[in-house]
Amino acid sequence: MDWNRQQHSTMPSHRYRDIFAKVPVAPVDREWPDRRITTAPLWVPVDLRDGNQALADPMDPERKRRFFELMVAIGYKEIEVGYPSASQTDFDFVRLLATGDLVPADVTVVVFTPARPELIERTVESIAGMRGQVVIHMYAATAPTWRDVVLRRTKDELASLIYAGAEDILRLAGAQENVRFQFSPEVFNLTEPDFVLELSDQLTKRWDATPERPVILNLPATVEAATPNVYADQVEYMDKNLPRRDSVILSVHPHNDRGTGIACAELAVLAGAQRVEGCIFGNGERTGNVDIATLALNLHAQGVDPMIDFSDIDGIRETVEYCTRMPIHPRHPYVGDLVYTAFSGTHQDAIRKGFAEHRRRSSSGGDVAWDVPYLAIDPADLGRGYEAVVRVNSQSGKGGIAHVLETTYGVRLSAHQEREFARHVQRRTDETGREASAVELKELYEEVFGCSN
Ligand SMILES: CC(=O)SCCNC(=O)CCNC(=O)[C@H](O)C(C)(C)COP(=O)(O)OP(=O)(O)OC[C@H]1O[C@@H](n2cnc3c(N)ncnc32)[C@H](O)[C@@H]1OP(=O)(O)O
Ligand SMILES: CC(C)C(=O)C(=O)O
Repeated sequence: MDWNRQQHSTMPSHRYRDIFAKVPVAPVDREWPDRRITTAPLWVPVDLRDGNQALADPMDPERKRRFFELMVAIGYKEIEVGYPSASQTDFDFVRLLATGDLVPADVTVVVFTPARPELIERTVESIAGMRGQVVIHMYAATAPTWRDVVLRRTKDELASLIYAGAEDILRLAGAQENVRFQFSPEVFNLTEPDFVLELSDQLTKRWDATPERPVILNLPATVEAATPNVYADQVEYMDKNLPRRDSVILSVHPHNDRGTGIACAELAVLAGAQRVEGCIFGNGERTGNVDIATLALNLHAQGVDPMIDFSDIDGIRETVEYCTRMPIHPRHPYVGDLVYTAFSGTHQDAIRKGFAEHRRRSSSGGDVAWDVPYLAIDPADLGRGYEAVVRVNSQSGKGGIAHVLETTYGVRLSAHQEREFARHVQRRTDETGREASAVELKELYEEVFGCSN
């Protein structure tokens, strides 16, 4: 039988080419597939710059400050604070950080600039008087389409523009011992790898990179363009071939156009990235920057210290939603309203039994390993309660219904009652087509069994 009779769809897919037709992907004797992540990379939130530039209403000074204070409070040690030459608001915010006492001594601030002399000058002006560590982050698009169409420069002309920018930065800020330098070849993932190596070689030479004063080379997947294994190969190629490798901090900056930003970042870390830029909960241009809260909590869920304190995830979420004026999706990993909730009967049954087993193992004291079915982590780690773990509708079963009555009201049903009551709940939720709240379950219980506990 010809089960797949459709020969082609009507989608105009022939207009697109895969990454291998666009840019050489250098062969690498890849080691990343066999590695494991055992420590957190340096997380660098770019919410106040890349996240901010993607908002319809950019953050006002009060929102920027609140977001910055949140990031400091939960443990970020390097924070991109803005694009000071973009707007007076951005400039003033950096001045506030430079002149006030909002930046703890162990926190580095990053300021972002294109390779344009007047904008570099304004950027350096913004950091005057900054006492702590500062990174001046210069970027220029290096991928062929951007070179040809946007910047209209040959490779050599573009390289000259970048070196001129690097020299401007060095001249204006190089003498300040607290200042380090960063370069991003924008759309790294679509740039010829050897061009990136050449730029990095020249920049680390000009900026006099040393292990004590390393240069950050940041490799953006500005627009995701391939499966994450390709990005990992591209990063590993850089890791293995960069000149002055011990004087370079290899950083990545994935976006999420294909929905694989998280995978790109994780594989990039396996491939040698030491630093990851992204936004908390994944705000950012188009489909967003990579979500560095999910990345950190993925490590937590594997037993690796994420180095960021998410123990009040709903407080963090409230601030992020306030500052970005954007809601978080109910299915968003770790933080969404529904991500620790089961409506379906067999999942509820498994969770109920898993909780009972967890209680049994915990009764002898101490921390026991978390192994509750369907719950990747203990919601209590993030400050969540257990009330929402089981919710009841027509997809639910006796185990879940009994769990809600027991945990909310201390009502324990016999095995026979569980079966009988589930039939009533099923009928009711089928009739209404809605979820039954704990209160409604209790009322129905009293109706059915004619008693109140
Ligand atoms: C991938 C990223 O996230 S990159 C960051 C993007 N973020 C932003 O753009 C937010 C802030 N930007 C701004 O406020 C403005 O764009 C400014 C102030 C920086 C510049 O504004 P304008 O001077 O009006 O220029 P405009 O925004 O049109 O930029 C285009 C010009 O910059 C040039 N350019 C773009 N990127 C770079 C770069 N990295 N280095 C040097 N020049 C650049 C373009 O070639 C173009 O030059 P042309 O006019 O000679 O063709
Ligand atoms: C220039 C870099 C850091 C960037 O924001 C991007 O490429 O998305």
